Amino acid sequence: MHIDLKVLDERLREQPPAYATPGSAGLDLRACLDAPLTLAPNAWQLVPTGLAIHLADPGFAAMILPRSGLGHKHGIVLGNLVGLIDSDYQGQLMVSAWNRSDVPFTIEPMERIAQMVIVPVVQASFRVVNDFAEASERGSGGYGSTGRG
Ligand SMILES: O=c1ccn([C@H]2C[C@H](O)[C@@H](COP(=O)(O)OP(=O)(O)OP(=O)(O)O)O2)c(=O)[nH]1
Ligand SMILES: [Mg+2]
Repeated sequence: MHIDLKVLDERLREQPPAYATPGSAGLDLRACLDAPLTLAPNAWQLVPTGLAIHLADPGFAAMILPRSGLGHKHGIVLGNLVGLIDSDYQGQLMVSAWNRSDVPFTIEPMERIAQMVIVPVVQASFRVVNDFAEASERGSGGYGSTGRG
């Protein structure tokens, strides 16, 4: 699949977005900062990525996810937990970097801070009904109704 991409930060011309391995699902996003950014414990800040994409097709979206190493070892995750990029969004991709740890963390300029996955999307149309045609086995059971473990 081809996606139109604008490079908004010239530094990315030397480090264009690329899948790290042939099987990678995610494309790492870099922090296009002019200076190191220190996030205090529990602080979060919007970080520019220097990229804009236009998916154009409503059958696709992009999701921004934490990198597992940064998230697990350093507590650097996303202030919105997951970023969802609409197919009609044309602005700069932004990462809400949240330091959920109890020690400061410094993001270096051009460091890979998050990753983006392109995903298929179904835009449903809804038919309003008073009752569902069939009763399912689950019904309205949830929140652990099938037991724990
Ligand atoms: O981590 C993110 C999340 C969103 N976006 C951009 C792309 C997305 O298409 C747009 C709107 O995101 P969303 O719909 O999640 O936010 P909203 O609070 O509902 O804003 P809006 O009213 O503009 O839809 O913001 C990012 O760049 N990074
Ligand atoms: Mg929205």
